Amino acid sequence: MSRIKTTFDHLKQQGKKALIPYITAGDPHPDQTVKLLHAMVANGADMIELGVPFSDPMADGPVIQRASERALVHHVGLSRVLEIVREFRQQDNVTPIILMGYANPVEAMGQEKFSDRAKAAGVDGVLTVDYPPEECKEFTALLQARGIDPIFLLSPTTEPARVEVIVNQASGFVYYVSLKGVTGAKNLDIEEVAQKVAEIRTLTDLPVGVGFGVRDAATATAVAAIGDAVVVGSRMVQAVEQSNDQNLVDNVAALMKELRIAVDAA
Ligand SMILES: O=P(O)(O)OC[C@@H](O)[C@@H](O)c1c[nH]c2ccccc12
Repeated sequence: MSRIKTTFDHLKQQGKKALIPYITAGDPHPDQTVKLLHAMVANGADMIELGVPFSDPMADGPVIQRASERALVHHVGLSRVLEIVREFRQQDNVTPIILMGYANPVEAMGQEKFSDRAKAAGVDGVLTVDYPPEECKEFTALLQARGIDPIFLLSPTTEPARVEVIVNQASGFVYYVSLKGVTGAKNLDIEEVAQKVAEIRTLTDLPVGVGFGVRDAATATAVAAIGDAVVVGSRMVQAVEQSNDQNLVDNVAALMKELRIAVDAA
């Protein structure tokens, strides 16, 4: 069974929702990423969404764009990210890692080679923002043949008919993007999220993760009451950005703890 499914099943038995922090691999420096991943797990992360730095991250707002820039200064590309996952796996064989990235680096490596290397490194899920689900059936098949879950985004404007097509291709969970626009946006409408997630649940039994715009404890609690998982990206990356070498791990750990309490309060 996949680590993602095992994790969701486990949480369900405990009556808990999943907390999924996002950070960009290699930010602020590639030598710090594995340490940050373990610190997030030790302080309440159930799974981790790990971003592959990219020069033109069009789905990302300024905070996560800057994270990519910081990582690219150190030439952190897809191969290095996979090495980071492999290193993380030496001490954690339980926590799912979802790679989040853009199609370009995957294409450059080749879909099949990427799928093999991701599997070997210990990747559990892959979210490729700019592959339209309808056009990446082969890639989806390559991933699933290796037990890696393809994660797809559903947005407020995804029509039910298309939701159905997408969820039938997905495994692990589906990711509901609670806002139009880029990562790091504000003012999420809880009522709208609840309504849309309820609609998605009529079309699939997969767990529904919710992300975009969760930047404080109160929002995390509200979103955890609706979805099966809460994704927090820009707020995590902001904590990285505002830290120095001395307090980086402590600051990220403290934020993680606060979000864990908020999610468990749902
Ligand atoms: O930053 P936010 O608003 O907390 O949203 C999560 C998000 O950052 C993370 O899931 C993510 C980072 N880059 C993405 C690109 C597309 C979809 C999702 C993402």
